[in-house]
Order: sequence, then C-alpha cells, then structure tokens
Amino acid sequence: MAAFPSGFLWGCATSAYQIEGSPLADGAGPSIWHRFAHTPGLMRDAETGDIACDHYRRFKDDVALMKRLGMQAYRFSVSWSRILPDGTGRVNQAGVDFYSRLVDELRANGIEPFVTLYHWDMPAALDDKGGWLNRDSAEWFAEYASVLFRALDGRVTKWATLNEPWVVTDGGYLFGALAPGHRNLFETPIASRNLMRAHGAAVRAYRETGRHEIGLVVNIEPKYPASESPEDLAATRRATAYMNEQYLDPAMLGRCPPELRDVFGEAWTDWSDDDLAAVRQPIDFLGINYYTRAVTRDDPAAWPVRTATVRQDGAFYTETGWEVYPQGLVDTLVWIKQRYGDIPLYITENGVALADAPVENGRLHDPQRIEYLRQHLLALHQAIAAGVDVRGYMVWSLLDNLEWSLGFSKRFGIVHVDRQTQERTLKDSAEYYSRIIASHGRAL
Ligand SMILES: CO[C@H](O)c1c[n+]2c([nH]1)[C@H](O)[C@@H](O)[C@H](O)[C@H]2CO
Repeated sequence: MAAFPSGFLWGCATSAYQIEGSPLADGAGPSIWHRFAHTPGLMRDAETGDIACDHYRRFKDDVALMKRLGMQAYRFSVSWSRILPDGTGRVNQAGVDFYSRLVDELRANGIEPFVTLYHWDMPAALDDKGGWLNRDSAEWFAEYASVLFRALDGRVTKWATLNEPWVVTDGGYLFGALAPGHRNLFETPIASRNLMRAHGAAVRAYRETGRHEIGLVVNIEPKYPASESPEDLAATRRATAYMNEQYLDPAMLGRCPPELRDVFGEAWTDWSDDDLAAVRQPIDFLGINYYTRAVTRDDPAAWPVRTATVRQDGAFYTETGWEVYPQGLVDTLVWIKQRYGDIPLYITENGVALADAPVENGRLHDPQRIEYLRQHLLALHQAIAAGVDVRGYMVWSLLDNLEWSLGFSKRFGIVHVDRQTQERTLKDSAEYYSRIIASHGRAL
C-alpha cells in the first residue's frame, strides 16, 4: 500500500458532553444537553452526561493513552457553558483553564489540538433567550469564540466553528430527538440560518486576530437513487439538498439549494443577500464526517423531505442501523472537490458502533471494527490518489462514550470504557490503528 501524503494527520475525535462528565464543575453553567438529559423520558436508560467517561478529571490519562497509540492530533470540543456560564458576558476562568491545561498536555505529548467550538451543547441560558432561533445567536457565538481565540490561539492551530449543523437542526428542531428537543418545521430553517450566520461571525472574528486555520465540519451521507424513475431521482435530489448541500452551499457558494423551498414549503424564506454574504466567509478547510450512504426512494408520506432509505440486501449494517459502504467515502470526497473546489479536507469523523465482545484478560477482540477502518482508509487512499486534497483522518471515537439520547448503548470507541469502573481497555482496533499510524498507512 502506498503511503499517505507526507504531513497527513492521524488522530481521533470526541466531544465535550459525550466524554467529559462534571458538567457543572468549577463554575460551569448548564448546557441544553444537561437540561435535555435530566428531562425524564428523553434519554435511553435515563442516562446522562453527569459522569460520561469522566474525562474532565481523567484527561491526563486519556492523553497518555493517545500518546501510547501514536495519535498525532486530537479533535475535541469545548463546552461553551464552561467558558461563559450565562452564554455571554462573564468569563469563567476555571473553564478556560481546563481547556488550556488539556491543550498544554496534548502539545507536551506531541499531539496537535483540533478544537470544535460547537458540538451541540449551547448554554441553557441562551436557549432561554431563543437559542438558535434568536438572530443574536450569531453575535453570542462570535463572543464565545473570541474568548477562546484569545486564550488558546497559537497553541491551537486548527479550529472548527460548528459540528454538523444538519444534525443540530434536524435532530434539535425538526424531529426533536436531540437537544433542545423541538418539533417544528418553521423553526428548522430559522435555526439553520442562524447557525450558519454564527459560523460566518466566528470566522470573521478569527480573521481579526487568528494566525492559523479555521473551518467547518459537516456530516455527508451520499444519496443514491433506488431506481431511475423520475420520482426516485427527484427524491434523491431533495435528500442531497436537505442533508448534504443545505450548509455547504451557503458557506462555500453563497447560495441555498433551490430544492429547500420544496422541502420546507411555506416554512421556507429566502436568505437575504446580506445573510448569504455574511455566511460565505473564506475558510481554510472542511471537516467531513462520513459513516454511511443512503439508497433513496420517493416516499410522499415521509414528511417533509418525502424520501426513504432503501435497505440493501447482503450489506452489513451497524448497531446504529447504518449500511457499511466505503465506496460512499470515495464518492463523497470526489463530489466535494467537484462541487466546492480544491479546499483542503479532513475526515473529522469515521467509525462504527458494533455489538462488541466483552473484555477478556485485558483484551477486546473487534475484527469487524478493524475491517471497517481498513476498508474506509483504503477508500480514503483511493480518493487521495484521485486528486482529492485530504490532509487528515480522525477516527470516531477514542472512547466508548455517550451516544446522545441513545445513552451508552452504542459503542464507537477503539478503547473500551467500563461503565462501572471507568477502566479503559484497548480494543484490537486501537492496536490496529496504532500500527496504521506508525506505518503512515503502509500497513493497510
Ligand atoms: C448523522 O451524522 C453522522 O452520522 C454522525 C455520527 N456521529 C456524529 N455525527 C456526531 O458528530 C457524534 O457526536 C456522534 O457520536 C457520532 C456517532 O453517531
């Protein structure tokens, strides 16, 4: 196997609410996920992020684990409400200090910090003011981002504004499965627009003082028509516009996909030229989260996108019900290059939830996860060979962690976490990934 490009960054990814625990420690304010998780009936097995992986207290041990595995980068998110407990205004220095210590620990171990500013956990105090439905949210976010830029820029050289605005709006405002748990078609495009305005405002703020790189992380699920019928082709266009183009088109092209008028109907209002200009800020990279594809058919009853995903005979499906389809990663990366140009890309999430075997004698055998990683890294190499400028790969995830409203039922980690003892145990996939990193991909 030919090596990956020199300078290619091998790492892993997590997010604050999913691993840190101690959500209200040291002056932190509650986030919408703390509020959501403590609302009866919303979380599987009534799980919360109160402890999670106890990373807030164990971060030095987890950094040592990353070092042992040879990680070159670590993508993590900052909890906004640790930094600004009320969302704006008063800075909680103890919160800033935690992330400063984490960054210093990473750098002392030769691991590059890759910081996500927003991975879904808005301060509850701002949700009380309308959250992403309030146009002031762009200014709130830029204020929060600027506090972190001042505190950490220079030691942090890669910043991502948002993680997956599609999930924030589809899960948090349309279907209600994620915080803040709204189910409102009219709110959804409003939240989308304000999230992207916030992205643009944070990028503009960064350009005032920042000396390094800032980008946007999106989830992409390539859509393939179930048939060549006009209905299925139109459905595939709607699904592509709704999930894959809805955020990248404004950010990269300064326009919205026209199919969104059809998807949202009377809930849709065109973006103003000022908003489009404010969102389309030059960025240094795109982060792509890839897990699966969707073979798509027309389904008039499936409000509001009116599409359905067709299960594929003979395919392997993960514990989250996702088809394993590595070719979709190749197709996604080539599509990004063709549609948005040659912007540097990072695979900021890729991984799999499996029904893992138990830990035995300090080991956990997960051959299927190894095969998932191998297939997707081969696909990644194929896309790079085809000329796509991919500069790094972050496996999701370092640790088995809180899978949002699914609780701890879905294990994505390459490291097993014992829920009772918090003991970390390397899975075989961690050893495999470590060999891939050490060989710069040649061991694939
Ligand atoms: C629908 O978006 C992606 O499939 C996606 C998958 N995932 C994500 N986005 C999120 O960024 C993580 O917080 C999840 O833990 C992770 C695993 O579910």
